[in-house]
Amino acid sequence: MQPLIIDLSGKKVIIAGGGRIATRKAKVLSAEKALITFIAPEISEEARSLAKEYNYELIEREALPNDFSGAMLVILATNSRTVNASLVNILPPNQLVCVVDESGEGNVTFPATVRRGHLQIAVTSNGSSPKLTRKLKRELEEQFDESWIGYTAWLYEMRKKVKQLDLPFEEKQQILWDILADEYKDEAARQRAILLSQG
Ligand SMILES: C[C@@]1(CC(=O)O)c2cc3[nH]c(cc4nc(cc5[nH]c(cc(n2)[C@H]1CCC(=O)O)[C@@](C)(CC(=O)O)[C@@H]5CCC(=O)O)C(CC(=O)O)=C4CCC(=O)O)c(CCC(=O)O)c3CC(=O)O
Ligand SMILES: NC(=O)C1=CN([C@@H]2O[C@H](COP(=O)(O)OP(=O)(O)OC[C@H]3O[C@@H](n4cnc5c(N)ncnc54)[C@H](O)[C@@H]3O)[C@@H](O)[C@H]2O)C=CC1
Repeated sequence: MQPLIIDLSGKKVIIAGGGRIATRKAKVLSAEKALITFIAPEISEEARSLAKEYNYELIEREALPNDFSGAMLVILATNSRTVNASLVNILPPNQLVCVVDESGEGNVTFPATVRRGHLQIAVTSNGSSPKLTRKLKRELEEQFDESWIGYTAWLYEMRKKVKQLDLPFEEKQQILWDILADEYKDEAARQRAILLSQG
C-alpha cells in the first residue's frame, strides 16, 4: 500500500450508507471541500446536519450499481456485507473505493490524520489495528502541539524567500538546512531571524 496525498476539492465523492461510519468519513472529507452525496434508505440526523452545513446531496433509497459513475472516490459504508461486496464488484478498477468493513476488497483506506498548518501526519496500521492507529494519533497530537502551525508557516515563508535569493544552489540548500535548527521552533528566535533577513 502506498500513501498518496490527494486533492479532493470540487471532486465528486459518493457514499453508500448514511449511518455512523458514513458520517465519520464525510466529516473527515469536509475539510477537503469535496462534493459529497449520501445514498441510503435511512440517513442519520448527524449525516443530515452535516449535509445541510456543507451542502451535500442526500438520496434516500438503496444504492444501485449505476449510482457511482463520475465519482473520483466511492465509500461503501452500508451495514450490509452482501451489499458492500456486490457494489465493489461492479465498480471499474480505476475508481478509488474504500470498503469500510473489508478493506482488502477496495483500493483505499483512511489513515488517522494530525493537521498542524502546512504539516500533516497520517498514520495507518493497514487495517490490522484501527485502535493502535487512534492511540498513535493521540500521542502525535501531543508531540506536535499547536506551536507547529506558526513554525511551519514560517518555514514556508522562509523557503519562498530563500528560493528567490541570488545565491548558488548549494548555498540555498545549506540555508534551508540551517533554518531547521531547533532554536527556530521558538517564536522569538524566528522574529529575530526575520528582522536580520530584512537587514
Ligand atoms: C481498514 C479501515 C478502512 C477504512 O475505514 O478506511 C478500517 C476498517 C475497520 N475499522 C473498524 C473498527 C474501528 N475503526 C476505528 C477508528 C478508525 N478507523 C479508521 C480507519 C480504518 N478502519 C481503515 C484502516 C486504518 C488503520 O488500520 O490504520 C480511522 C483511522 C480513520 C477514519 O475512520 O477516518 C479511525 C480512527 C480515526 C481517529 O481517531 O481520528 C475504531 C476506533 C473507535 O471508533 O474507537 C474502531 C472500533 C474498534 C476496533 O475494532 O478496533 C472495523 C471493524 C468494524 C466492526 O466492528 O466490525 C473495520 C473493518 C475491518 O476490520 O476491516
Ligand atoms: N471503517 C471503520 O472505521 C469502521 C467500519 N465499521 C463497519 O461499517 C459498517 C457501517 O457501520 P455503521 O455506520 O455504524 O452502521 P449504521 O447502522 O449506523 O448505518 C448503516 C447505513 O447503511 C445504510 N444501508 C443499508 N443498506 C443499504 C443499501 N442497500 N444501500 C445504501 N445504504 C444502505 C442504512 O440505511 C444506514 O444508513 C458496518 O459494516 C461496520 O462493520 C464499523 C466501525 C468502524
